[in-house]
Amino acid sequence: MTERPYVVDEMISAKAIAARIEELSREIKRDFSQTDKLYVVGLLRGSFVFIADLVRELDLPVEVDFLEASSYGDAMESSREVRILKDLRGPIEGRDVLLVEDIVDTGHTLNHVISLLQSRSPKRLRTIALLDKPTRREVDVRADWIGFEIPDEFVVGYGIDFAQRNRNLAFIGKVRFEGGE
Ligand SMILES: O=P(O)(O)OC[C@H]1O[C@H](OP(=O)(O)OP(=O)(O)O)[C@H](O)[C@@H]1O
Ligand code: HPA
Ligand SMILES: [Mg+2]
Repeated sequence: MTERPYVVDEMISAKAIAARIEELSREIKRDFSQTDKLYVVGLLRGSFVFIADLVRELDLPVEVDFLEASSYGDAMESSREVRILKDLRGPIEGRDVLLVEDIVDTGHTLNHVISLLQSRSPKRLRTIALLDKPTRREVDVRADWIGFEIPDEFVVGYGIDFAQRNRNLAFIGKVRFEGGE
């Protein structure tokens, strides 16, 4: 594949992300204050940075597990086919579960994973997404907690990739092709 050159323009700073995670963590702690243990599920790969920062702000007993789903591959468009590449290690029946997602775009990934987890009868399933692009939605799904609503821009950084690159940026940026679209 020939790569078109692009630049990344900062959209949300590392500082703004950290401040928002502190706020969201306070709400989550309040909501799950009665839990004996919160089973925190990160959706790989995109959520690996977000979940790492989030769990360190959640001063609750937590267990961390991961599920890997993929629908974009190296493209900028969803294939609309969500593949589960790695399942959870443990059962979630009767447990308090928090699903952690990096971004909700068309909604296919979150919708698919919520159905999968609900079919396993958790006591309570809540979802958090750092970013939400509501104008792109193709299926009716919404996370219980959202960090930032963003416009229809392809974003990278803070765990999120374009063709597997830029996951290691500390901020969220938008992709801009040099010489225009
Ligand atoms: O709402 P949607 O249109 O389904 O898009 C959101 C999903 O797409 C990305 O995952 P991707 O398939 O790129 O896998 P990755 O997390 O490994 O990058 C992102 O991390 C979300 O999981
Ligand atoms: O804006 C995005 N960037 C990277 N991956 C994505 N997957 C869905 N939306 C996006
Ligand atoms: Mg991706």
